[in-house]
Amino acid sequence: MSKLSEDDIEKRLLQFPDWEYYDDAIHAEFEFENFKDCFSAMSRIAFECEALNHHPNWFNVYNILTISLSTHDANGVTSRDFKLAEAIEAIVEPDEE
Ligand SMILES: C[C@H](O)[C@H](O)[C@H]1CNC2=NC(N)=NC(=O)C2=N1
Repeated sequence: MSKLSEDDIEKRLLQFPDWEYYDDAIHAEFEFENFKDCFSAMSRIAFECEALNHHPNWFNVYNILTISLSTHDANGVTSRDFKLAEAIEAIVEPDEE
């Protein structure tokens, strides 16, 4: 899977307003009502990760979830990261397209 160019990443990010690109990865932060809702989303995301065989660097404090996605082999961002970001969005923002 080849690394996407910065231009390509920025173009794709127009569809992902929660996400930004820096340090060779795409990053987002989500806030939930409480820890239970946050951890529930993390559990659902974990199943998607297993299905896609692609896994986030993530960090949780109480109701905040911070996620970074990159593709290790490519040393940067590939379409696999956007596929997982799309699955994550469907879980955390189910009402948005
Ligand atoms: C062998 C296996 O395909 C790789 O280690 C997968 C697993 N999950 C992964 N997750 C992420 N975020 N990037 C990867 O490059 C990656 N590689």
